[in-house]
Amino acid sequence: MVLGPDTRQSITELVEDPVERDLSADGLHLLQTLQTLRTLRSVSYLCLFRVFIVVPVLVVLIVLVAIVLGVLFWWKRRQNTKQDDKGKIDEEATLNLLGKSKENTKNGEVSEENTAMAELIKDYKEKLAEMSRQIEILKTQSEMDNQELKKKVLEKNEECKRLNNKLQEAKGNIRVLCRIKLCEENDILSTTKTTVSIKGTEKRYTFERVFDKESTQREVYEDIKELVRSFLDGYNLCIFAYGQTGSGKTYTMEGPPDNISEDTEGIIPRAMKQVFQTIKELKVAGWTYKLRASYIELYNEEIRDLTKGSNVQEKHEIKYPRGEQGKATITNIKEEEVENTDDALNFYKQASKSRTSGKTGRNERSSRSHAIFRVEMTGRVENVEGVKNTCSGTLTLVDLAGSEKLDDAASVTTNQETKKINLSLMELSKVLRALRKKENPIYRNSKLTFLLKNSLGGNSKTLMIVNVSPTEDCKRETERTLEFGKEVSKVVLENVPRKNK
Ligand SMILES: Nc1ncnc2c1ncn2[C@@H]1O[C@H](COP(=O)(O)OP(=O)(O)OP(=O)(O)O)[C@@H](O)[C@H]1O
Repeated sequence: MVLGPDTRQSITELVEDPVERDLSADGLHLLQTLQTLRTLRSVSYLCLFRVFIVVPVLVVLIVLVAIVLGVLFWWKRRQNTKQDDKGKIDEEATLNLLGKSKENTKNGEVSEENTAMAELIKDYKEKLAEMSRQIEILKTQSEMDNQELKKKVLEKNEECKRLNNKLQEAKGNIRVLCRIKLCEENDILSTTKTTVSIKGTEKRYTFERVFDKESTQREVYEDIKELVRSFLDGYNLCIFAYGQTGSGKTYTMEGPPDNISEDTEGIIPRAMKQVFQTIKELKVAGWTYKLRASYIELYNEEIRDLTKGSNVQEKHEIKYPRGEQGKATITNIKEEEVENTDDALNFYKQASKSRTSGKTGRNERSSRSHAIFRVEMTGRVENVEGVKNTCSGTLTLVDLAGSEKLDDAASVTTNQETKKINLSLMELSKVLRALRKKENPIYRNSKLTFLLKNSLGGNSKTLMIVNVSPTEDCKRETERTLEFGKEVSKVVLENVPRKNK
């Protein structure tokens, strides 16, 4: 009960005896004190509630909001940095392609050639996006509009082809990229987007693009997908992986030995997906393509058809229709028509099994053989006015043998077999050196160079990925591989690649 001052006064006035009055006044005073204490207690409960419950909850909420905002800010910055990096990589790659270093461009000014290349890339990408948009429209349009749209898509496609091929020609017909293997051990290499240096030495190697050890399969493929597109435009393409045993050639070309996923698959599955996706798109515009695949192995200077298993002993010869001109054919080779990505990859996987069934084990065997996966293409189209057009091309994807014994010691070894195995790589380097010096290379000295003749010179576009390992124990081979890559990247052919008719 709460007693007001008036109530207290009226109560004391009612008591007549002074002693009792004093006592009741004291009692009332005590009651008042009790009341004050009660009020204080509830106030302190309220304060405690605020200090121990409300304040911590508020603090936690503020911290959570700050974390969320921080994460959002970091993610946004990361996206921006990625875009900036991509821009920088493109710029650096462009400069490298043009044989220039950043330092050479005065005060950071971009030369006219660089601007032209950047515009070419931009133009091509815009046209490609426009073509894809029209294909999407075409897929949903009624028959009435089809002819008109089909014509537009065909025109855009021709424009894209022209621009893409101009772009690829500007990049050069022999391009070299470098990839560092993912390793946790001691790292002897330091890299930028376009250079590799060996730590503790002055040695620095420049390539069109360097993929550091953190690089993903997707990133590597992004850099070559436009080149793959020109295969359907009627060009011969050859992509090969070079490097010592265990440096990641098979990983780059095919993917890891087990559990290949969309993220880890290498160049071969990605190229097949891209080729058949593009075929599907161009079908809407009237193009039809026929593709035939083959898969062989060059082991000990002998050709083996991987589709026939490792026990079949058949003789295979490389033939050229007109002297040494035209498309190389191999006798007794099974070529299978492939109609979609699954067909092509099943064919590839099935044949790969023969490669891995060697009695010496996969690495030992694969390090001593070159695996060559070839896809031959013929395409035809009839435009709305009934005008026909055809094209043909070859896509050659090569996982080369390990390069670690490519030296003089190998040529004097008593092991005849090893000598033969290394011969092809030696000849490959000779051919590339001759091309660099603008001399006439001799292709016939090894089956590898003879078979790849059309992909190394003249009417072709070649991309080599030099694979290196960053560990101390591989230093010597890594250095040699980088030297080899440097030599090759200097190869400039006078012949501009021509489209096959
Ligand atoms: N970038 C990478 N990321 C993850 N694993 C890798 C990478 N590069 C190589 N590896 C792994 O390292 C091992 C050796 O690589 P790989 O078989 O590709 O070498 P190689 O150069 O083809 O050797 P060989 O000449 O003997 O065939 C494999 O287990 C492969 O999965």
